[in-house]
Amino acid sequence: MSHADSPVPVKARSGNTLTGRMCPPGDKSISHRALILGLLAIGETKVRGLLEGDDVLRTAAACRALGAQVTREADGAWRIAGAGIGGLHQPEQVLDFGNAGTGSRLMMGVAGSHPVTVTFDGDASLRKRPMGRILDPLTRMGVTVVDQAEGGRVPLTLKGPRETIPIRYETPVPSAQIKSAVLLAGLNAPGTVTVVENQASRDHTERMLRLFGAQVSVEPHGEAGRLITLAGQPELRGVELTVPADPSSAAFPIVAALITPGSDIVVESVMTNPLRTGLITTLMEMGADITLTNERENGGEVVADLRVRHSALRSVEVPPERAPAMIDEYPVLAVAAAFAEGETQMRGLHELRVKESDRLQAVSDGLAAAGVAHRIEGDDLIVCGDGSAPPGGGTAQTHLDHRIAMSFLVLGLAAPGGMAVDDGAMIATSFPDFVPAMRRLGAEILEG
Ligand SMILES: O=C(O)C1=C[C@@H](OP(=O)(O)O)[C@@H](O)[C@H](O)C1
Ligand SMILES: C=C(OP(=O)(O)O)C(=O)O
Repeated sequence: MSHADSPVPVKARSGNTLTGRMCPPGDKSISHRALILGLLAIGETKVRGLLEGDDVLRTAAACRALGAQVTREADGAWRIAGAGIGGLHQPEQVLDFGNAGTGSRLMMGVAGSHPVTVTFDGDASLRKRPMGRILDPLTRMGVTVVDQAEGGRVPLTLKGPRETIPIRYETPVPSAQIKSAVLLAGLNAPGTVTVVENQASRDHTERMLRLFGAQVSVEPHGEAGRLITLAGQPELRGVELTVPADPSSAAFPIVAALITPGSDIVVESVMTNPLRTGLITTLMEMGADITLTNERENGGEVVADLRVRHSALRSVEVPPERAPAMIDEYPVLAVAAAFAEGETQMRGLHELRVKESDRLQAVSDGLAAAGVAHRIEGDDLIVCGDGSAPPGGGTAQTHLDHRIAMSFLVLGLAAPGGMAVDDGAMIATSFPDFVPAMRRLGAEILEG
C-alpha cells in the first residue's frame, strides 16, 4: 500500500475476544540503524528480522544511492555490503524518505558529514516536520545547507565539508533522532564528538555503534540525563544481527487485549529496553494484567514474551519525564485511558505536535469522534473515563499518521459502535502486517 494510491478507509468492529500468540515486526528504530551502520561499515552486514515497512525500505534505498549494496535473501535476511566511513558515493537522485522522520534525520547526519551534495525530500507529512533541530548541530559541524523549504523543512539540500568538525552538543529536546544525527556525523570527524542529553532518549545508536566496533562511552548526566562520547573515524566492521520485535508496534495488540472483554494473548519477543517501556510501566500502574516471561537477549537487546489479559483499568498521572520512554505510545495510551475509570493525565506532550501529524490534536479529534470525554490543557492531555467502553461509532482522521490509524482501530475493537479511520494506508510504514495479524487474534477489521 502506498499513499500515492487513493486513501484506504478501514473499520474495526467490536464483539470478538482476542486470543492466541503473535510476534510484532522488527523494531523500526533498530532497523533503520542496522542499514545505516551497514552502509558505513567495511565488509558485510547481515540483518535478520528487519522491519520491511515503507519507512525502513526508504532507508534501504538511500543506502543504495549512497554506495552500499543492499539485498534481500530468499530466507528474508538482508545483506548490506558497506561503502565505509568516508566512502559514500554522490547519489544521482533526490533521497525521498516518504513518511520517515527517523530515516531522513539520521541520514542527514551521515550524508552531511561526507563531501557529497544530497537532497532530502518526503511526503506531505514529512514536509511539515521541523528539520532545523538537525540542521543546527550539523551546521556547527561544517555542513552547508544549500537549500531548504521555508522554516527548515524538506525538500532541503546539504553539502558536506571536506573535513567534519567534532563538536560537543546539548540536545534542546530529548530526541534520539537529534542525538543520533550528531553521533553519525561524528563518525566522519577527526576527534571526539560529545552529545549531552538532559533526559535519556532511546539508546539504540550507542549500542549498535559499539556492536560495529566504535568506541562510545556513556556517563550519567544530572538527574536523568546522559553524556555520550564517540571517538571519531573508527573502522566499523560488518556484523550479523537480529532485530528484536518493536515495542511500539506491540503496543497495539497489548492495548487491544486489555480493553476487549475475555481477551488473553501472548505478544512474543518484544524488546524491553527500559528506554522504550514507558507504556508497559504506565499500563501496569493502571492495573493492567501483563506478565513478562522468558526474558532473554536478542541482538544486543533484552526481549520478553508478554502475556496480556483483559483488565479493569484505573486512571493514573503520567509524569512528563516518562515521555521519552513512550513518546510514540501516547495515542494508544489515550485509547486505553478512554476505557479506564477516572481522569488519566498525560503531562508534557509538546513533542507530539511535531510527529507524522500533530498527534495531540489528532488524538483529541479522534477521541471526540469516538465520544470520549477529554481535554487538552497546554501540553497535557486529560482523558476522562468511567470504566466502561466509550460509544465509538465515528471516523478518526489520520493525517498520514500510522499510529493514529492503528490506535483508533484498536478503540473500535472494544467500543460498541466500532470505529473507522479515513485512511489506513500509512500503517504500512511501521506495521505492514497489522490488519492480518490482528485478525489472526480474532479482531474484526474491514478494509475498503
Ligand atoms: O530515533 C528514533 O528511532 C526515534 C526517535 C523518536 O523521535 P524523536 O527523536 O523526535 O524523539 C521517535 O518518536 C521515533 O519514532 C523514532
Ligand atoms: C514518530 C515516529 O516515526 P518517525 O519520526 O521516524 O517518522 C513514529 O514511528 O511514531
